[in-house]
Amino acid sequence: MNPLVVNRVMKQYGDKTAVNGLSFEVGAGEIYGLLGANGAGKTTTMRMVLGLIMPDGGEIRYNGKPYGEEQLRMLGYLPEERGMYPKVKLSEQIVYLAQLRGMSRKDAEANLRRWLDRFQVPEYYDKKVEELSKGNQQKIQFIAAVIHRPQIVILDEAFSGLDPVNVELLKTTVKELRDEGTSILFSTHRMEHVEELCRNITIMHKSNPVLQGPIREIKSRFPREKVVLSAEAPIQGLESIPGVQGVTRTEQGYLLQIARAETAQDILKHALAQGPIQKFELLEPTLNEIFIRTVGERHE
Ligand SMILES: Nc1ncnc2c1ncn2[C@@H]1O[C@H](COP(=O)(O)OP(=O)(O)OP(=O)(O)O)[C@@H](O)[C@H]1O
Repeated sequence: MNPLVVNRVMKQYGDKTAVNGLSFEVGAGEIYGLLGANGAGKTTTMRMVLGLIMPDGGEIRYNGKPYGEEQLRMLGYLPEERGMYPKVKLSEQIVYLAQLRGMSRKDAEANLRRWLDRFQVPEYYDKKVEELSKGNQQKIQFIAAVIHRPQIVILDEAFSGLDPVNVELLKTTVKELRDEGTSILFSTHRMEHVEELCRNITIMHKSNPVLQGPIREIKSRFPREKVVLSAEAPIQGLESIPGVQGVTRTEQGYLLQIARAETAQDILKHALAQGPIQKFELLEPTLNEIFIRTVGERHE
């Protein structure tokens, strides 16, 4: 049984449907991507999983049980809108939050010190939140989400506002939580992070789940329409190969847009007839392209 099971949940606000029959499961040691354009219903879904709002239909199960006090303790949340008290010492806030989720004061303090060491900012323990930069406040809020060792963690735009070094640091931390068996529900508009971190995803659009499954399998459903080609000498006449829709010169060689995968073989033959090839690859679509295509088509 998976730690988090969302089964056909619905949520209405008046006559507006925010989430319409969404189902997915997050396994132990899995990072699950919840994606969608603005207003698709992601935040509403996360709020239902957190027990902040109740679904109007369907159910959510935590280790097979419905939401209750025990489940509150199992959950950790990094909201997109950060909300810590600027004038209060961050250790006071975080230790308090950890206690609300069932941790003893002593354990919470020790855990917080460990996390601050881990993030190489032990001196923050006694600082007020307003004394930290925005990015560092974000790291602290991340600690607040995981300090009580929740089994299910919900991360909403976890890396926004962070510099590249801190993005790597938090990414590594998220992967470690996964490897320790945490179930992570991960929502973002940054598709490259999803490609790197998530095995399974749901793309929502206007309250409906429109694409679901393992990223590998989703990608295989979309045609490969790009060829990367490089050779020692310039290749003539690529534009005139039937099926080639566009040719772009890049630093490394050529990027060709094709309509059908078979055209790739014709490109290869054409190029080889002119000399040795250094690189030839039929690219699979990126998740970004899949997202734009899926959501974009439905917009129209
Ligand atoms: N409290 C509310 N009252 C009325 N409508 C709401 C409420 N919360 C959300 N909605 C509506 O429900 C729909 C889904 O909103 P939601 O915030 O879940 O989307 P989202 O996918 O998180 O979007 P974003 O990427 O912009 O954060 C939207 O049409 C939104 O206007």
